[in-house]
Amino acid sequence: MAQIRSGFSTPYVELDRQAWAQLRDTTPLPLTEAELEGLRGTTDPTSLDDVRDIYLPLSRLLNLYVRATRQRHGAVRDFLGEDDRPTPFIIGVAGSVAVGKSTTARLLRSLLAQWPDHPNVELVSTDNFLYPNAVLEERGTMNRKGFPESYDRRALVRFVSEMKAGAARMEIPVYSHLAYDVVPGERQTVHRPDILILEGINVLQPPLPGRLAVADFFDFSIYVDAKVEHIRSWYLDRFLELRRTAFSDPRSYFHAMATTIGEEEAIGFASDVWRTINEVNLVENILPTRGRATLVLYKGGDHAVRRVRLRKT
Ligand SMILES: Nc1ncnc2c1ncn2[C@@H]1O[C@H](COP(=O)(O)OP(=O)(O)O)[C@@H](O)[C@H]1O
Ligand SMILES: CC(C)(COP(=O)(O)O)[C@@H](O)C(=O)NCCC(=O)O
Repeated sequence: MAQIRSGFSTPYVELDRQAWAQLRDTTPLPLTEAELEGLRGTTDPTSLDDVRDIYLPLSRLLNLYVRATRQRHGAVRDFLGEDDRPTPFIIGVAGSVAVGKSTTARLLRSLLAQWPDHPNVELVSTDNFLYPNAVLEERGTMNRKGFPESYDRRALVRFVSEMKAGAARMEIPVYSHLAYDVVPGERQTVHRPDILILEGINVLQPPLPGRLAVADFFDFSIYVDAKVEHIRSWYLDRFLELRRTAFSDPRSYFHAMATTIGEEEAIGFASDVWRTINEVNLVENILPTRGRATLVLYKGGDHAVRRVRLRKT
């Protein structure tokens, strides 16, 4: 089977894994198993087969997009009589908590940096723009972390628009999953890359009336999708794995989960966090943005991508 057909005209094409994999053409596989191991998130089983079948065609498509976008920018500069000024190609990576966005984003970073025409690829997560816990607590919204209003959207849009305008370097805050909070006083410097990947659950949110949203500056966007019940089980598996690893660090916000709290109670806690925060956010805010993505990766219960939907025009 190749293209999955529907009965009416559509600007989208949906391909099964096999048909998509063929679009890799001659793109080489520049990753070893050991390098892939360093890019995979906790409990994410993405394999070299997945890299070959899914991410190499995507890397090839993105390379074509970058070249075409540069040509278009050149045309506008010629029209304005302006000098050449580099501006990053911006890719958004959206999807639920625990769906595997960060693995997708890190893999793309590594593969895209192999192309000689765009070797500098920066990756930024929107969690750096979450309000600190103290602010969320003061507003009574600690249980809304990850919802659109929990981010400093003005600062996020300013960052992306200045990068798009060609800013040579920008400083942004730093979020720590270990501390479960923004790190006071710490800053990350982002130098102007050839490609900027912005990864976060809400990057495809439409703008508030009269405002801009980060997605207004994207040249390409990817939504990582899977059934809610699969993502829930990935979230719980990861929580239990983190309980065995990261949470045993005394600096971890969830340290008690690895010490005084038993496994059954920890599972109950994680299930509640999923049901009352992450699933609500997925259904109310994240899933409704899927239709806005240039490309959707549909994962099966084993994390492997089964189908790809691409917006053609
Ligand atoms: N409480 C936590 N402690 C340590 N690391 C975490 C915690 N929660 C999430 N992470 C890590 O943060 C990264 C981003 O997670 P998340 O936002 O859920 O997105 P995704 O699973 O789609 O990449 C993942 O690599 C995950 O392993
Ligand atoms: C930090 C997150 C909101 C993800 O943010 P993102 O990187 O997508 O901007 C998420 O990992 C999170 O902590 N959610 C809150 C509920 C929970 O503890 O899972």
